[in-house]
Amino acid sequence: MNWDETGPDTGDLTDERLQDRLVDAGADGEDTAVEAALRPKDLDEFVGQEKVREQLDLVLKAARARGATADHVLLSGAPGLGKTTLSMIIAAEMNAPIRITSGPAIQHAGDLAAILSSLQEGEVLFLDEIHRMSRPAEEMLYMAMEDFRVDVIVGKGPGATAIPLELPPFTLVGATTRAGLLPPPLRDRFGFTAHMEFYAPAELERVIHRSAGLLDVAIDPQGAAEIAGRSRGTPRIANRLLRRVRDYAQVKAEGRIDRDIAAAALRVYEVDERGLDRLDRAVLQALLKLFGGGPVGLSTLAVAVGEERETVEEVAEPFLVREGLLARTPRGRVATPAAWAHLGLTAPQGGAMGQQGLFGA
Ligand SMILES: Nc1ncnc2c1ncn2[C@@H]1O[C@H](COP(=O)(O)OP(=O)(O)OP(=O)(O)O)[C@@H](O)[C@H]1O
Repeated sequence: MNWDETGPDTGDLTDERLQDRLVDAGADGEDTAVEAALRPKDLDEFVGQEKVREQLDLVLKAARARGATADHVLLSGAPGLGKTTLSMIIAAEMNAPIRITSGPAIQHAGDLAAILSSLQEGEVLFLDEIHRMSRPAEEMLYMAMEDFRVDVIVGKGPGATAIPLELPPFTLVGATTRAGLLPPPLRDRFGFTAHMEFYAPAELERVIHRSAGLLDVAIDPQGAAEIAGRSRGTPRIANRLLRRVRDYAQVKAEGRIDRDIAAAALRVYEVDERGLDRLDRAVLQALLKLFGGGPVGLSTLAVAVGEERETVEEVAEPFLVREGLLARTPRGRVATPAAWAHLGLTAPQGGAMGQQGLFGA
C-alpha cells in the first residue's frame, strides 16, 4: 500500500462543534441578523437563478397589470439558496406586506386558521418548510388556497359544526427543501413552481462582491474567487465565509482581502479549497486510509470517525456525494478517484476493495 499508515486525524467532532460548522447551509443566530442587511431587495439585485427570475418577473408583472393578487408560488431547493429572500422580494414587488411562518410552527388547523383570518388583502404568506405542516392544517390550506375560504370546526364529536370563513385574496409562498415530499393535491394548487439550483462560482463571486460592498470590506476579484470556490454553491455560506475572512483581514492585513488572505483565513477555519471542512475530510480520510476506498458500511465508517451514523449520513455525505467524492452503493460507501486526488493520495494498485468495476481501474 502506498499511503501513510497513521490513520485519519478525525479530531473530536462533538455535537457542539457540528453546530458551529461554517459550511452548514442552515441559518444560525448570527446569520439572521446579518442576513437581513445583506438580502437583495428586488429581482434586479437577486444574483443568478436566471430562469426563476425571468419567470417570476413575468408572473408578478402580469398580476400587477391586472391589479390582481399574484398566484401562489412554490420554491424548492436546498437551504441557504435564497427562498426566504425571494419571498420577501415577491412581497416588495407586489407592494404587499409579508407574514412569515413555518410548517413546524403550524401543528393544529386552528393555528393556521388564526393566521389566515388575520391576513390583509394581497398579503404574502411565506410558509417555510411547508412539507412539515400537520395533516389537518394541510387540508385546511387546500381550501384556503383555492377558494380563499376555510371551515373552522367548532366543538367536538357529533355536535361539531363547520363555520365557513371568507378570506381576502392572498399569495402563499411555500418553501421546501424536498418538493417530492409534498402531496400532489398541495403541489397542484401552486400556480408557479420554481426549483432553485446551487450557484455557479462566478455567481457566488457576484454575491460576495455585493455583500463586501454592503459590509464596507475591500476585496479584490481573486479574493472573492477564493471564497466563492469554497462556498459549496450556497450564498449563505459565501456570506458567512466572507465575514470570517473579514475578521482575519482586519487583524492581519489592515482589512484588505486578496487571494492569499482569503486562503490563509480559511485554512485557519479548516475549510479547504473545495469547501470541505474537518468533518468531511475526516470521513474521506477514514474511507481512504482505513478502508482502502471501500466499500465499507455506514456504521463502520461512523465508528471510525467517532460520529453518529446520522451525522455521517446527513451532515457529511450529501456534499461529498454531490461533489463526486463518495458514492453510496449497495455494497457500502466507496471513494471515487476524485477523492484520492483531493486528499493527495494514490489509489491502491489493482483497485483495492471495490474500486475496480465500480469506477474502472
Ligand atoms: N440570489 C442571491 N443573491 C444575493 N444574495 C443571496 C441570494 N440568495 C441568497 N442570498 C443571501 O443568502 C442568505 C440566505 O438566503 P435565504 O435566507 O433567502 O435562504 P433560504 O433558501 O431561505 O434558506 P433556508 O431554507 O435555510 O431558510 C441571505 O442573507 C441572502 O442575502
